[in-house]
Amino acid sequence: MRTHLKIGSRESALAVRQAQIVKEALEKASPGLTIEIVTMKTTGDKILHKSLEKIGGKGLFVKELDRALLNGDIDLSVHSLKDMPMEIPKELPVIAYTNREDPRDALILKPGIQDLKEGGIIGSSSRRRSLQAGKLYPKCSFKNIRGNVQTRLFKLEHEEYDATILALAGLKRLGMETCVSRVFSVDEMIPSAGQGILAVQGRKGEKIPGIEAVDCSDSRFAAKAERGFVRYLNGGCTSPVAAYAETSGNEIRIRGLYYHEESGQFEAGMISGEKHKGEILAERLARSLKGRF
Ligand SMILES: NCc1[nH]cc(CCC(=O)O)c1CC(=O)O
Repeated sequence: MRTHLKIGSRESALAVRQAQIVKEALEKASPGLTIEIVTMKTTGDKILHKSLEKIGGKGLFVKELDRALLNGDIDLSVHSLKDMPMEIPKELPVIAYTNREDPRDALILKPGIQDLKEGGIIGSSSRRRSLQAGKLYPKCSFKNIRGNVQTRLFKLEHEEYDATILALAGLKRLGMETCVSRVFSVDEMIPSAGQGILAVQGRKGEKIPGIEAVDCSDSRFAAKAERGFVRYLNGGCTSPVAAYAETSGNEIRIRGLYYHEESGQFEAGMISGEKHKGEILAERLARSLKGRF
């Protein structure tokens, strides 16, 4: 059995913190194992002036790490599940889905501002967020904001934004949740598929000591259902779909949002049933929401 492993991570503070969470859990579960974190700049992190949709989508955040994993430079990689593309290479399976951090989105106001006023500008590059927040703040407008969590908070303070929306999970992991003014319920703002879950990717057939301690079966059920919903709607890169699944005992409850490109409208809905049938249920929900147009 290996006694030293390398975990690959993107360079952002959040990515490194997430890799540390997995490192600590593995080292705790497997005494004698030492883990080193290796950071890498991905194409998605380098190109900040263009929208993700224009430069090729989520794959740009994992490509370099996938290559490092394939050629043995690293042994594992840790990603936010929501940033992972729909197609994951067969040789590099997700071997663990972590216990989910708070999946909700949160509003952060510009320092010094107490309230979002009429005409306020909300920084968000996610159409999933701007569509749903548009219903909550119909008198506000939305302006793109890109970059990692710290960059966005810097831009919020220094550029022409009154507020921004970020995942609570990331802020909590960074110990920054005190900047939050409002947490949206999962009904007000259905999260992005996978939000709050970390995916640990490894090489096919390779055993990682202690990995069972990192894996959470309810996160796995949720991941399958949420990604099943997105896959059915083919919303992988550019379409503002949202999906959130909650398990309780043997049940799963799935919320989903379907965006109709032609009309610019969206429909949200919910379905529940046995958690082993999550993917089928998710597909049924997707089909029924699509059928409303
Ligand atoms: N796209 C960046 C990203 N990817 C995952 C998270 C949050 C952490 C998570 O979902 O586990 C964030 C930041 C954000 O959306 O605010």
